[in-house]
Amino acid sequence: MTDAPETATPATGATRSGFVALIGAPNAGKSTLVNKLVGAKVSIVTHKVQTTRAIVRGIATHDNAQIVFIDTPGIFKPKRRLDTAMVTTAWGGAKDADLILVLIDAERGIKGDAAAILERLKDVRQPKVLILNKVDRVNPEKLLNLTSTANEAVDFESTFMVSALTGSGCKDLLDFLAKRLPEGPWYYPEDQISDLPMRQLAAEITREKLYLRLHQELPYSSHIETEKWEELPNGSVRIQQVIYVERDSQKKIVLGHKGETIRAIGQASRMEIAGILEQKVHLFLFVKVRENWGDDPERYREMGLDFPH
Ligand SMILES: Nc1nc2c(ncn2[C@@H]2O[C@H](COP(=O)(O)OP(=O)(O)OP(=O)(O)O)[C@@H](O)[C@H]2O)c(=O)[nH]1
Repeated sequence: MTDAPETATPATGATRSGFVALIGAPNAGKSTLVNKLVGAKVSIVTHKVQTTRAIVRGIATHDNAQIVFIDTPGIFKPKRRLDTAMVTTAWGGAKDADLILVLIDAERGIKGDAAAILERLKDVRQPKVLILNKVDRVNPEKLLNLTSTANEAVDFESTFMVSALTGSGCKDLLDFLAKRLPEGPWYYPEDQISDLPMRQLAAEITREKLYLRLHQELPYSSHIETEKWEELPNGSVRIQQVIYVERDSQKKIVLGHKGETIRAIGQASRMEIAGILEQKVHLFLFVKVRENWGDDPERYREMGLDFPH
């Protein structure tokens, strides 16, 4: 399934390393793929689009290579200021990479945002690899058609067909990347899987639970910050987070009847954070109204985005 170029096998002991960016339309499966390749949950995944706001790195060590994944926000046509910041960040992430993986949702095919991405990639000079994802949902004939359409549009050096969900094709992709990256020292210690600070990852996890729970009711007008992180003498950790919403009506939705909704969100988030930390977690969630946070430069900095003027 691959047509990997000939790469010199490194001498015994030589290490390889590099940055690999994932670019794709919202919901193409970028976060799912990074998590699968890294073997742990480093980037939050939901069925809703535009889940990934800032760049999250996952680090995989495979053979003698360290592969640093740059997971970007989905690329789409920006409508609001936050959209513009996310899309700019995504393309910025691609420019810093040694190699770009272009993810296409094979079930959706090449249209809309995916077609626009291929068009824009023509001007990007980094080597590009096509990844057709969600092959568990598509017949082989459609995959071949997509492969040829995409390769006519952009000069891809290889094509992989994977299912980020089942893991099918992922080992081939890792093998390829491990050989493809340049020789060089590793960037991170061997056991590190992400450079996302734990406070931020914990906020992302709560955001995921909020989205999963509230579906359409609270589109993208919420933002979560971890305000306090206190290691307690008994080995547990006390975490305080604030969910910022734009309107009082949204605050009521997040709280739910007698606080039921926020309790459920808190419980799901606490369990997941505790699983990652392997530590007992006390999670305290607060909801605050902060009008127009979407226009506040400070919020963008916290999310690792540049503020678009
Ligand atoms: N059937 C199937 N579903 C998948 C596969 N990969 C991802 N998904 C699903 O597709 C949805 C979107 O996945 P994400 O990983 O959040 O997509 P993303 O590209 O990171 O999305 P954004 O953060 O919005 O840019 C989730 O419901 C995943 O479970 C796959 O290989 N097969």
